Amino acid sequence: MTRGPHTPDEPLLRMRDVGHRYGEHEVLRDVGLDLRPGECVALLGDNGSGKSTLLRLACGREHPTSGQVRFAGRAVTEDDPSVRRDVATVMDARAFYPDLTVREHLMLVALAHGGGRAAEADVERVLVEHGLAALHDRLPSSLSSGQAQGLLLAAAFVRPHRLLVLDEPEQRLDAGARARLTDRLAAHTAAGAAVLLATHHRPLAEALAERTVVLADGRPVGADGTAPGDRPAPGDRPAPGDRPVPGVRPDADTESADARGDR
Ligand SMILES: Nc1ncnc2c1ncn2[C@@H]1O[C@H](COP(=O)(O)OP(=O)(O)OP(=O)(O)O)[C@@H](O)[C@H]1O
Repeated sequence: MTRGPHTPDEPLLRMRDVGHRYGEHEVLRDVGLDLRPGECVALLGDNGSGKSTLLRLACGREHPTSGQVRFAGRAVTEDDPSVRRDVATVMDARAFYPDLTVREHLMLVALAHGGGRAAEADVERVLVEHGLAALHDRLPSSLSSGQAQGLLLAAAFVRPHRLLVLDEPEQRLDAGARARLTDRLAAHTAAGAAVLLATHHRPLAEALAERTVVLADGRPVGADGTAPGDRPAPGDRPAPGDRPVPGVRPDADTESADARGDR
């Protein structure tokens, strides 16, 4: 197991020569990806091209059969505490407690991730930001699929994080909810969070991502530098952390992983 200090020179997330197989089926090959605080990288590609697998490797849900994944200066390993502490995810699982309301779900997540006394205010904020205020006392069984997706997204935003990993976050959202999500993600990267997302919605990638990586049969093809559109040049964007946003952990680049320990 490789562990080392997270130097400012090393990206928050670093994937090198990553490959993955399910049995004989090679689903990822030769993937390299760097992600720094305040950056957004979007994965595009056809069904089955390997996007979700790459996201699972990035957040330690699975481990590559070759190559290396590092987060905050240390190799991502089984149940890595830094990954669990600092990476918020919205992936495929849709599990809710049937007897907890929307607000109670968000309080549970905020408190479990150390939200403390700020938890209540944080929950009120994400309820509004994710269009859930009017649904705060509803049970999951009464939510539409888009509203349930909104709750999963709100739960990722309400907990402290340095990296957001989102698998097709736009799914089931209407145009208004997609616009709110785009705004929230832009605010989060401006506040210093990193975002890695897989999407079939190219406008979302173009609105947010510094870089897009296109996967085809598990290989990066045609990865480009900058997403098209009217996005400001990097020099014109606020430096990460210039705009504090509740929930975004300040970048801890200057604090070594060893110094932080496993808290
Ligand atoms: N647990 C698994 N066991 C075996 N094969 C798997 C497993 N998970 C994914 N695969 C296979 O790996 C390949 C990549 O799947 P993955 O879900 O990463 O693609 P994707 O790009 O996210 O697709 P989509 O756009 O449909 O979500 C597919 O061929 C899929 O069938």
